[in-house]
Amino acid sequence: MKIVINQLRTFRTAAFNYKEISPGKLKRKVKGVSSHEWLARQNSDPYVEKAKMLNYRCRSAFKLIEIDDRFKILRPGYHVVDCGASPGSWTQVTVKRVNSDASDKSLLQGKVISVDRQLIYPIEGATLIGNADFTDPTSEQTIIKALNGNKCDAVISDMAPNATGIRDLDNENIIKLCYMVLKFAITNSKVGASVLMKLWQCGDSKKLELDIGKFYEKVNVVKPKSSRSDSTEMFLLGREFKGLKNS
Ligand SMILES: C[S@@+](CC[C@H](N)C(=O)[O-])C[C@H]1O[C@@H](n2cnc3c(N)ncnc32)[C@H](O)[C@@H]1O
Repeated sequence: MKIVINQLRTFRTAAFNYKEISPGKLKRKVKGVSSHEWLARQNSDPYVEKAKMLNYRCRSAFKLIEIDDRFKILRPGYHVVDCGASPGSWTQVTVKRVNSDASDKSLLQGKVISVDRQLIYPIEGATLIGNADFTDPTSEQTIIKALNGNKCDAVISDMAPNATGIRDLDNENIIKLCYMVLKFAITNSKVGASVLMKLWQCGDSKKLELDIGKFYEKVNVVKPKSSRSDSTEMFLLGREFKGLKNS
């Protein structure tokens, strides 16, 4: 128990000290991807086309679909918190998977609570908390209120801080977000639950993986096919939450 309290204390320090470091404070200029390159890549990307055809708000949907097809973290009846949900494709996928059949209310219905610091346009079947920064303690209270006394079966995060183009800085910012997600998940999940978070491969990703392993029986590093191969994006998935008493 003492170990758990110390671990939580560390998370709290990392989490509450969270401040995205502003690129404006740094003198170094960084070259980004040009809008031309971005457009060319979008136009030749089969997942962009497929997302349009299936009415997903963006191609990210396929990353969650691939991960869930493999690990089954979303099931009918589940309570799921989706962090960094805008524009909403993960929420669209999750709503479908936690509700056995939306037209038959007698069947198992889950609950999806989606948070983003941007606006999220309505998605039927989801509780949307837009214009809410996940790192703000009041957002956590709003999510807990929306959970209505229930604990989560899965906490999923595709959150990414605004990229500065300075790799070390971006990595530091996303790792801090991941620790906030982990802290939220371990304090608000049922035993047996999962946590999924996006990050960019960096020096600290191994430490985060080991920290997730202190609370979850199984940890996987996942790189879905739909995640661009030229990106360092990866996902850490913790399954079978041990519960705080057993960590
Ligand atoms: C890659 S997008 C998510 C895409 C989403 N999963 C989907 O499928 O539509 C990352 C999102 O994280 C959000 N985000 C980043 N930092 C955040 C924070 N501190 N609190 C809430 N949302 C945040 C951004 O506003 C952005 O909408």
